[in-house]
Amino acid sequence: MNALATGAADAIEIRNLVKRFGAFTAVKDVNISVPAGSFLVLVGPSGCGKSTLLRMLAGLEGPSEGEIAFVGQTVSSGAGGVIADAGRRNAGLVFQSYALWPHMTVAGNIAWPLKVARWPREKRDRRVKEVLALLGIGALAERYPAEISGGQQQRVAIARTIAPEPSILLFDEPLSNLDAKLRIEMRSELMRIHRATGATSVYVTHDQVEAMTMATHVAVLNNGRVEQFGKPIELLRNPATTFVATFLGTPPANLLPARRVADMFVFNDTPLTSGSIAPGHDAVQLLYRAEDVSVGAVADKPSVTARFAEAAPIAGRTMVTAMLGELRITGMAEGYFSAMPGDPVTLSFIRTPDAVFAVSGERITQ
Ligand SMILES: Nc1ncnc2c1ncn2[C@@H]1O[C@H](COP(=O)(O)OP(=O)(O)OP(=O)(O)O)[C@@H](O)[C@H]1O
Repeated sequence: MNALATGAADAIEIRNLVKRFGAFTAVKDVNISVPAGSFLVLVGPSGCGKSTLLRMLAGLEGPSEGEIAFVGQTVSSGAGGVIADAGRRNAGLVFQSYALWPHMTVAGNIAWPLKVARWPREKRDRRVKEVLALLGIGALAERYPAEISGGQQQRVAIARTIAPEPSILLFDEPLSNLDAKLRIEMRSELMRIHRATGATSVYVTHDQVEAMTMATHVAVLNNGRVEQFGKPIELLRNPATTFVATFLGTPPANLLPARRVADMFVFNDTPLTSGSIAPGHDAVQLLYRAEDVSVGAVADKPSVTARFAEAAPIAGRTMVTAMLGELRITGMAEGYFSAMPGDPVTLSFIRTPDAVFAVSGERITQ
């Protein structure tokens, strides 16, 4: 249900947000609203403005234009600057570096923000025990940061952030210092913590897998702009631009440039699909997912011959990548498949692509 339907304000509303650093605009007219309890992931390549946006949500940076409201209260605006500062917006921030106090025990680190907020001792002790248990680090309570591992330090940092019960949690690539196995474990942990606390969360990452597994809402950022905002499955099924189509999903979708010849769209001299799919366009980009491209000739399906590059077995099938000039095309082979680099590979396509985009990158088909 949206805010209008319930009459309640969204937990986070970002309106026409702009951030300039001198002549450079890092965040360009961003509009996002999410209801309470959402897990919003901001995802995009390095330098797209994710951290700048998160820092504005945290109150560490003021916007140049636009507004941020938490539950209907404006906390920052271009006109007013940072109206509620970082300490007064009921938001907790978790960074990639843990920044624990080295001279305090784990329990002492977690208790610290509660002390600052003048929680009475008994209530404080109870809450520290609670979050130690929630993060599964009760046994480490009396250790010092130097005596625990990186993964454990990150848990302590998260425990310290959630201890004061913020209604909004902000995460800036919190798992990027952990090894691959620990990252996957911590992903599930963070989702469990999100459910347990109910805090509206905003999570910055450049890792699209992290985005797709954790998010209730995703904003894909590119060059300071939101390319697309929505539920992960909507973005995956109906990407609005070629950027979103190729940024999300594993493996990335194939985009084939095609031009109109008579009543067909032709790719690399192969007529792939009917020209009626994009009336009025002479050149398009056709999106085929890896599962829509079969390795080997298939009766009645158009095909091209490419050069084998690599193969990866996945769940009893093989994901095969081949090169056609500079273009990488990924398809699926039944069972196990291998070849020598450069060997010819036939790739067959379904008759109707998953989506059609203009040369500019905007989606044409619905
Ligand atoms: N204080 C600043 N002064 C000038 N430019 C800045 C400042 N902070 C960020 N930028 C620029 O704004 C752009 C966005 O930076 P930001 O850190 O938000 O990107 P990001 O998407 O978080 O990247 P990464 O994933 O690499 O951390 C970059 O081009 C960066 O150089």
